[in-house]
Amino acid sequence: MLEQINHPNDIKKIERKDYRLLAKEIRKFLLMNVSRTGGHLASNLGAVELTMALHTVLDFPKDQLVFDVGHQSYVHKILTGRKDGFASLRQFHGMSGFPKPTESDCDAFHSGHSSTSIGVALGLAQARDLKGTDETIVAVLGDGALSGGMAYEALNNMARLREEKRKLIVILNDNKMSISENVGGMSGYLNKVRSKKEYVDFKGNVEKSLMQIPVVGEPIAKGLKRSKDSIKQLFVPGMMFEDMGITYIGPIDGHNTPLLIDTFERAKQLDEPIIIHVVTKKGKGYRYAEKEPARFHGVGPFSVRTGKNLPAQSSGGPSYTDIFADTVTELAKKDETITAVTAAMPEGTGLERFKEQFPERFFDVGIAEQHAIAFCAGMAAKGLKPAAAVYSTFLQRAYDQILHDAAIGRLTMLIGVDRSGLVGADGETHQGIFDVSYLSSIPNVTVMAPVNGRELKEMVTYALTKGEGPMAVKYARGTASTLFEDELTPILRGKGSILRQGSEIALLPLGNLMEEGAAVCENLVKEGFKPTLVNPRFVKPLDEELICSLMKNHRLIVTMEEGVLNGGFGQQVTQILANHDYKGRVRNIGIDDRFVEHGSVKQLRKMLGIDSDSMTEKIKAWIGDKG
Ligand SMILES: Cc1ncc(C[n+]2csc(CCOP(=O)(O)OP(=O)(O)O)c2C)c(N)n1
Ligand SMILES: CC(=O)[C@@H](O)[C@H](O)COP(=O)(O)O
Ligand SMILES: [Mg+2]
Repeated sequence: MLEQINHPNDIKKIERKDYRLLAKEIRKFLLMNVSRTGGHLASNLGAVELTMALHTVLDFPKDQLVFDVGHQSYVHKILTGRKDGFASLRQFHGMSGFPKPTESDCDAFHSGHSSTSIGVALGLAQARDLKGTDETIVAVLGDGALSGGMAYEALNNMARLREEKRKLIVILNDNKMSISENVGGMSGYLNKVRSKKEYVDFKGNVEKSLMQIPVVGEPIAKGLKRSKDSIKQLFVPGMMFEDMGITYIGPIDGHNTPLLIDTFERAKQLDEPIIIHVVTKKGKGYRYAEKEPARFHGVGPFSVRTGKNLPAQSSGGPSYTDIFADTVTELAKKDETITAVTAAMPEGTGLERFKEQFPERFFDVGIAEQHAIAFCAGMAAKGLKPAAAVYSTFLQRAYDQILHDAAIGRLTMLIGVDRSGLVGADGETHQGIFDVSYLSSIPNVTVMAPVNGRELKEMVTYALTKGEGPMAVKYARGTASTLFEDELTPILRGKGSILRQGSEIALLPLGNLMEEGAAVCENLVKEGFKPTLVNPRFVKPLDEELICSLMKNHRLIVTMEEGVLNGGFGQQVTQILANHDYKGRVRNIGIDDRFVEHGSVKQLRKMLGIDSDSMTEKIKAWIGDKG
C-alpha cells in the first residue's frame, strides 16, 4: 500500500477499505526509520490517521496545512513524496525534522516553536481572501500548543471570520500530552470535553442530539428550546470556542479515518472559522511509545524490539542539564525560598527531579515562556528565589518579560538558559545562538557562561546564594565538559580568569566553545606560539580590567563564541579595547548573520568555521609571522 504513495495526493488513490492497512504500514515505516535516525516519534505515531484524512480531503500544494511546532509532520512528509528523505532525517544536508517550504512546496510554512500555527494560518487566510483565491487553509495544533498564549491571541482574532463568512479550519489534536502530561486550565477543560460522548454535529442539530438522550433529553430539549445557547451550554462541548464565535466540532475519534474524512469534507464547505477537536493517542501503535509517550516524544536511535535506546555516543558523564537541575534541587534543601519553574519541559530541563523532592515549590506553567518569567518576577517580588530553566531558543519569546518584568525592578531570579549554542538536529528554529545578543542588551541582567560542569554548579550556587537581579547562566545541550575543572577559582561577579598565561596571542573562548578554544591553544603551541588562554566566565558584566590587561603583551586578541556575532560577546570585548585605544588586532570568531540548519554539532561547527582546526588556521593567518 505505502509503495503506491510517491507523490503528493497519491493517497487519493487508496480505497476506504485500505485505510487501516495504510495506517499500519505508515506506522511501521516510522518505526523502522526513526529507530535508526532518532527523531520525534510518539507525536507522529499519534497523527497518522489525522494526517491521512487531511491529505485525502486537501489538494497539495494548492491547499495549505500549517503544523504547530511541526515535530508531528513526518506523516505529511511521507504522503508528499519524501519517504526517501527519512534515511537522512535531521542529518547534515538531509531532510529536516520540521516543515520547510524550501524542502517542499507542500510545506506551507516553517515551524519549530509552539503555538504559532493559528496566527500564521490566519495570515495565510487573510492573504487568500484579499487576493481572491480559494485554497483551503488548515492549522494543526496539539493540546500542548493550546497552552501557549499566542494560540489565544490568534483564536481571539480568528473569531471575526464568522461575520465575514470566511473559512479557516483549526484541528486541535488532543492527546492529553504536551511533551509530558499536559497541564493547566485548558487541559482540564479538554479533559471534561473529552469525557462527553462522541459528538459530531453542525449548526442546528443540537436538539436532535438532545432528543437522543433517553428520558431526560426530550423534556430538557423542549424546556430549553427557547435558548439554543443554554442547550449548548449544558450539552455541547467546546462552548468556550463557540462563545468566541468559532464553530466547535468534536470531540471525535482521531484514529477513525473515514469519520475524520467526512468531518473535514463537511468543514471545508462552511464559510466560517471552525475548530475540530480530535482525540488521539500519543505513540499509538507502538506499545513502548504508548506506555512512555514522554520518552518517545524526542528519541535517539533505539531498538524497536525492546524499546531501549541504543548506547549513546556521549562520554557518559552528567549533562549540563543534570548539573543545573541537581544543583538547584540541592540548594533548595537548605533554602525554602528557592522555587523551580519550567515551561512544559520538566524532563528536558531536568527539573522533574526538583518536582520529586519539592512538589509544592515546582511549577510547570505549560508552553508559556513569557508567563514563566513574569510568574518568576512575581515570586521574586515577594522574596522568593525562582529558578527557571528554559531552552535558549524558547527563551527568545520572553525577552520583554526579562526586561520589563524582571530587570527594571532588578528582581532576583536565576534563568537556566539550557540548550545554549548549537543544538544540532533540530535546526534553524532551535539553535540557541542568539542568547548573548538578546540578554546582553538588558540592563541589570547578569550573563554567565561556564566552561565545564563544575563551573556551572558554582555559578548556579553563586546566583542562588549571593547574586542579585535577573541572572542568566547559559549551558549547552549534552554532556558537560570536565576541562579545567581542577583549576576552578571562586565565582566573583564580573570576573574572568586566566587559564594559561602567554603573550602575543590572547584567546577568549566563551562557555562551551572552550573545548575548541583549548585545542586551538595547543595547536598554536605546536606552531611555536605561547598564547594566553582566558576563561571570560561573565558576558555581562564583562571583566574590563582583565580585558585591558591583555593589551600590553598581546598583538592579537581573539574572541570565540558559539553564537551570532551581532551583539555578541566578541563585539562587546572589541568595544572595550577600542575605548582603551588598543593598538593590536582584535578578531571575533563566531556565527555570521545567518540561521543554522540541522546537522551534528561537529559538522555545523566545521561549516561555520568555529571548530578548532578552522580557528587555528584563521589565527595563524592573522598573526602572520611566528612567535
Ligand atoms: C515555544 C516553545 N516552547 C517549547 C517547545 C518544546 N516543545 C516541542 S513539542 C512540545 C509539546 C507539544 O505538545 P502538543 O502541542 O500537544 O503536541 P503533541 O506532541 O502532543 O502532538 C513542546 C513543549 C517548543 N517547540 N516551542
Ligand atoms: C520539538 C521540540 O521543540 C522539542 O521536542 C525539542 O526538539 C526538544 O529538544 P531536546 O531534544 O534538546 O530536548
Ligand atoms: Mg499533545
